[in-house]
Amino acid sequence: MPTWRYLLKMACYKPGLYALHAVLWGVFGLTALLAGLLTRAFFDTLTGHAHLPLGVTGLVVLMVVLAVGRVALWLTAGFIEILMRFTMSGLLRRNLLRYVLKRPGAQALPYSIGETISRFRDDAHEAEDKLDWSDEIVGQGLLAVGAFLVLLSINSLVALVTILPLLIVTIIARRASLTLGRYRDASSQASSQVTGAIGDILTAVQTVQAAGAEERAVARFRRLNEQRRKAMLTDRVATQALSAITSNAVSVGTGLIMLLAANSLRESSMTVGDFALFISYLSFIADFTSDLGRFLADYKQTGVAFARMNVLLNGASPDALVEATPLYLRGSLPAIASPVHEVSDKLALLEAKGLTYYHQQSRHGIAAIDLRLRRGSLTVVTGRTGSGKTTLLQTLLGLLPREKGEIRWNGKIVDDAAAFFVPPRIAYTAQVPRLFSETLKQNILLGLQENPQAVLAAVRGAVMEQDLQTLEAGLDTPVGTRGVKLSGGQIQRTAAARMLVRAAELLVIDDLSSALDVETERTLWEHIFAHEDATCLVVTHRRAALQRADHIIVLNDGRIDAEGTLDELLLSNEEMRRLWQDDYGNEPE
Ligand SMILES: Nc1ncnc2c1ncn2[C@@H]1O[C@H](COP(=O)(O)OP(=O)(O)OP(=O)(O)O)[C@@H](O)[C@H]1O
Repeated sequence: MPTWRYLLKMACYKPGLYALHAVLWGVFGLTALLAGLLTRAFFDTLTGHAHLPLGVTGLVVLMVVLAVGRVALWLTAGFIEILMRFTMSGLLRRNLLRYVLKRPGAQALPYSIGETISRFRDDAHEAEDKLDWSDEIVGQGLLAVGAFLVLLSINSLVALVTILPLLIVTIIARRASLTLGRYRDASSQASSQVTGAIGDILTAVQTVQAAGAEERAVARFRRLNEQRRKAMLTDRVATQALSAITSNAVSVGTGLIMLLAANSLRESSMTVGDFALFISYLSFIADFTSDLGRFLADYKQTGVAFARMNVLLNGASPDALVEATPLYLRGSLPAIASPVHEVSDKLALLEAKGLTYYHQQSRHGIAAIDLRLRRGSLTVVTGRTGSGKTTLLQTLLGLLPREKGEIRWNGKIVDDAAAFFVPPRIAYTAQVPRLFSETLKQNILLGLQENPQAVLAAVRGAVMEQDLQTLEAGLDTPVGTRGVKLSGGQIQRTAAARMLVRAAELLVIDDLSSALDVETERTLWEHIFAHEDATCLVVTHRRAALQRADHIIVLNDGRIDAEGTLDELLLSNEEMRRLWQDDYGNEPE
């Protein structure tokens, strides 16, 4: 989609605001032209070339009134401009966030976290900037043409000769715009790499320390900073050089006016007022030409910014970026509806046939997996590391986009698994749970309406009661960034409580065992299966769960190697026997 269409669609989001912005700045420009005419009248009255009824005093009063009016107009237009800028970049950022949240959750973002933030911040700002300029440049252009026509009517020769340097500069600026765009692109890339590196280093301080890689991390950071310094310097020098050429063109123009006007002044074909008007309008026209040059140079860059933001839309049409969406900038936000249990949500049977997904980078994954989960059953998925257990859960839940396969909930086909498999139908605990830097309770509720009894029941279910006593403020203890104040086991049990509080029809659990001791995990399973209706799909290698399982699926290299009960599999399947003996042999039965 061409850049102008993005800008047009942004303007159409709030056409009234955009039009008001255009009118206010247009009128502001017009007052600059009026000021020029008043200056001309002032000097002509002083030199006796004009005889206005207002007189010099009247003109001075008028100029003061105009100046005050301009200040008021500038403040009003500035306020509207800020409002419009926030609204327009807010629209882009909201749509970006919507699509980032819509993408299959287990698929990595196309940029690092730091770079993604830079797309949200810098690219949305770039687009906002260009929209702000788009109407101003048109208004400025119309007024500049008007100003030029006035100058032509006074003295066409002087007008044409003085405008010449500006035209030459405009052509140079147009030519330079491609090169400037390249420099700007390089400096923006270099900045986002630095932001990305800061994000990476800050989120992996422990890893960097443990690997003794501080020096190398700092050296890489220095290298990226040096690249950024060079790119920024080139960009700034080129931009400033162009701006110097443009502003000097005004001085050259003024010099030409002085040379040419001297004769006309002597011959009285030009008045001192005309001369003052020429000087005033010339800078007005020059401002327009230099702004136009910058606008054209930046326009290319804005296209690059839109293209980069598009990458975050995960294949959605480019229109999605500028789609009209409510922003709620004023007043309270709409209430978030709590999930409601519908009769159709009640699980009787969940079936999946032929589930297939291969990770893009490695081409590893799962193929042709069939599942049947009945109400009240425990299904365990097991297999050696890398056999595809996590990929299977994520593909079923729509966190990865399945390439083939069909899913049915109570016989009805599920098209959009990601939208369908949410509470109260399912609740999921990932292998590596994520906590936010909020209190323990907020991490468990994650936006759900508070129900103290349900929270306590979930905490008990997740075997966390004892832990609460050791935390300084119990459930109200802030857990720190990503839960750093909790142990690995506490983080996993918090995630389990988060799942349990949602009272979902189906619990999907990916390997809770890595940070839980055998006894704690055994108690956790007992709590979960105390509800006879509990339906669970669990990835685990723990005997406590395998022995309770109604059905076990053994995965090998992304395919089902065998399935059945533990006894059947121990008799018939070599892989199960190997896993049971080799991997689980150290645990108490
Ligand atoms: N994001 C990814 N990109 C590319 N390949 C991946 C990705 N995630 C997993 N894989 C590959 O897909 C295969 C299955 O991985 P998966 O995480 O599903 O295995 P798993 O059985 O859950 O392993 P574990 O028991 O170690 O958790 C592995 O070969 C793995 O290397």
